[in-house]
Amino acid sequence: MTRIALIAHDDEKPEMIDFASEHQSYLQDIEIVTTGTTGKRIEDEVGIDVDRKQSGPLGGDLQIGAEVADDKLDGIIFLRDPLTAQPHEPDISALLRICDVHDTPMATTRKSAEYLLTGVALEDGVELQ
Ligand SMILES: O=C(CO)COP(=O)(O)O
Repeated sequence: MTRIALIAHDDEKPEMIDFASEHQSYLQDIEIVTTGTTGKRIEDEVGIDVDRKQSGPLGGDLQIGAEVADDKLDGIIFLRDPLTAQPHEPDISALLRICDVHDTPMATTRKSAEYLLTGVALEDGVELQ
Protein backbone atom coordinates (compact mmCIF):
# COMPACT_ATOMS: atom_id res chain seq x y z
CA MET A 1 0.00 0.00 0.00
CA THR A 2 1.31 3.41 -0.93
CA ARG A 3 2.15 5.44 2.17
CA ILE A 4 3.12 9.12 2.25
CA ALA A 5 3.72 11.68 4.99
CA LEU A 6 2.08 15.11 5.10
CA ILE A 7 3.67 17.75 7.36
CA ALA A 8 3.22 21.52 7.44
CA HIS A 9 4.53 24.30 9.59
CA ASP A 10 1.93 26.69 10.97
CA ASP A 11 2.14 29.34 8.24
CA GLU A 12 1.88 26.61 5.61
CA LYS A 13 -1.07 24.72 7.10
CA PRO A 14 -3.67 26.56 4.97
CA GLU A 15 -1.67 25.58 1.89
CA MET A 16 -1.57 21.96 3.07
CA ILE A 17 -5.33 21.93 3.68
CA ASP A 18 -5.87 23.32 0.19
CA PHE A 19 -3.50 20.71 -1.31
CA ALA A 20 -5.10 17.82 0.59
CA SER A 21 -8.59 19.00 -0.37
CA GLU A 22 -7.62 19.22 -4.03
CA HIS A 23 -6.32 15.64 -3.96
CA GLN A 24 -8.77 14.23 -1.43
CA SER A 25 -10.05 11.48 -3.71
CA TYR A 26 -6.58 9.99 -4.21
CA LEU A 27 -5.32 10.63 -0.68
CA GLN A 28 -8.26 8.83 0.91
CA ASP A 29 -7.25 5.65 -0.95
CA ILE A 30 -3.66 5.52 0.30
CA GLU A 31 -2.05 5.53 3.74
CA ILE A 32 -1.20 8.95 5.15
CA VAL A 33 1.03 9.60 8.15
CA THR A 34 1.26 13.11 9.60
CA THR A 35 2.66 15.14 12.44
CA GLY A 36 0.12 15.91 15.16
CA THR A 37 -1.42 19.26 14.40
CA THR A 38 -1.19 18.92 10.64
CA GLY A 39 -3.02 15.60 10.87
CA LYS A 40 -5.72 16.91 13.16
CA ARG A 41 -6.49 19.70 10.73
CA ILE A 42 -6.51 17.35 7.74
CA GLU A 43 -8.89 14.99 9.54
CA ASP A 44 -11.20 17.81 10.65
CA GLU A 45 -11.11 19.98 7.53
CA VAL A 46 -10.54 17.51 4.69
CA GLY A 47 -12.22 14.47 6.21
CA ILE A 48 -9.62 11.80 5.52
CA ASP A 49 -8.21 9.40 8.11
CA VAL A 50 -4.53 9.71 8.88
CA ASP A 51 -2.00 8.07 11.18
CA ARG A 52 -1.17 10.97 13.50
CA LYS A 53 2.21 11.06 15.18
CA GLN A 54 3.39 13.56 17.80
CA SER A 55 3.38 17.24 17.01
CA GLY A 56 6.60 18.31 15.29
CA PRO A 57 8.18 20.08 18.28
CA LEU A 58 7.42 16.98 20.42
CA GLY A 59 9.14 14.49 18.12
CA GLY A 60 6.75 13.93 15.22
CA ASP A 61 9.40 14.63 12.57
CA LEU A 62 11.63 12.00 14.19
CA GLN A 63 8.82 9.44 14.28
CA ILE A 64 8.29 9.97 10.56
CA GLY A 65 12.06 9.82 10.05
CA ALA A 66 12.04 6.40 11.71
CA GLU A 67 9.55 5.22 9.07
CA VAL A 68 11.89 6.53 6.37
CA ALA A 69 14.75 4.58 7.96
CA ASP A 70 12.58 1.46 7.71
CA ASP A 71 11.78 2.25 4.04
CA LYS A 72 8.07 2.44 4.83
CA LEU A 73 7.35 5.71 3.01
CA ASP A 74 6.98 6.40 -0.71
CA GLY A 75 7.34 10.15 -0.25
CA ILE A 76 7.07 13.09 2.12
CA ILE A 77 5.33 16.38 1.50
CA PHE A 78 6.72 18.79 4.06
CA LEU A 79 5.53 22.37 3.55
CA ARG A 80 8.17 24.17 5.58
CA ASP A 81 8.06 27.78 6.68
CA PRO A 82 11.35 29.16 5.32
CA LEU A 83 11.02 32.45 7.20
CA THR A 84 10.49 31.32 10.80
CA ALA A 85 13.05 29.67 13.08
CA GLN A 86 11.77 26.40 14.60
CA PRO A 87 12.78 25.20 18.09
CA HIS A 88 13.07 21.66 16.75
CA GLU A 89 15.31 22.53 13.79
CA PRO A 90 17.67 19.60 14.61
CA ASP A 91 14.75 17.18 14.18
CA ILE A 92 13.84 18.76 10.84
CA SER A 93 17.44 18.46 9.64
CA ALA A 94 17.47 14.83 10.73
CA LEU A 95 14.35 14.14 8.68
CA LEU A 96 15.84 15.78 5.58
CA ARG A 97 19.05 13.83 6.04
CA ILE A 98 17.43 10.43 6.44
CA CYS A 99 15.36 11.09 3.29
CA ASP A 100 18.62 11.71 1.42
CA VAL A 101 20.16 8.56 2.87
CA HIS A 102 17.21 6.40 1.76
CA ASP A 103 16.45 8.25 -1.47
CA THR A 104 12.93 8.91 -0.21
CA PRO A 105 11.42 11.75 -2.26
CA MET A 106 10.62 14.91 -0.31
CA ALA A 107 8.75 17.97 -1.56
CA THR A 108 8.90 21.17 0.47
CA THR A 109 6.79 23.55 -1.63
CA ARG A 110 3.30 23.42 -3.17
CA LYS A 111 4.51 23.01 -6.71
CA SER A 112 7.04 20.32 -5.88
CA ALA A 113 4.30 18.63 -3.83
CA GLU A 114 2.13 18.49 -6.96
CA TYR A 115 4.98 16.85 -8.89
CA LEU A 116 5.68 14.37 -6.10
CA LEU A 117 2.07 13.30 -5.71
CA THR A 118 1.64 13.04 -9.48
CA GLY A 119 4.65 10.68 -9.61
CA VAL A 120 3.54 8.59 -6.65
CA ALA A 121 0.02 8.30 -8.10
CA LEU A 122 1.39 7.26 -11.50
CA GLU A 123 3.18 4.37 -9.82
CA ASP A 124 -0.27 3.36 -8.56
CA GLY A 125 -1.63 3.66 -12.11
CA VAL A 126 -3.62 6.77 -11.15
CA GLU A 127 -3.54 9.93 -13.24
CA LEU A 128 -4.22 12.96 -11.03
CA GLN A 129 -6.33 15.70 -12.57
O1 LIG B 1 6.51 21.21 13.34
C1 LIG B 1 6.15 20.50 12.43
C2 LIG B 1 7.13 19.91 11.52
O2 LIG B 1 8.46 20.25 11.81
C3 LIG B 1 4.73 20.20 12.22
O3 LIG B 1 4.13 19.78 13.42
P1 LIG B 1 2.57 19.91 13.63
O4 LIG B 1 1.90 19.25 12.46
O5 LIG B 1 2.27 19.21 14.91
O6 LIG B 1 2.28 21.39 13.68
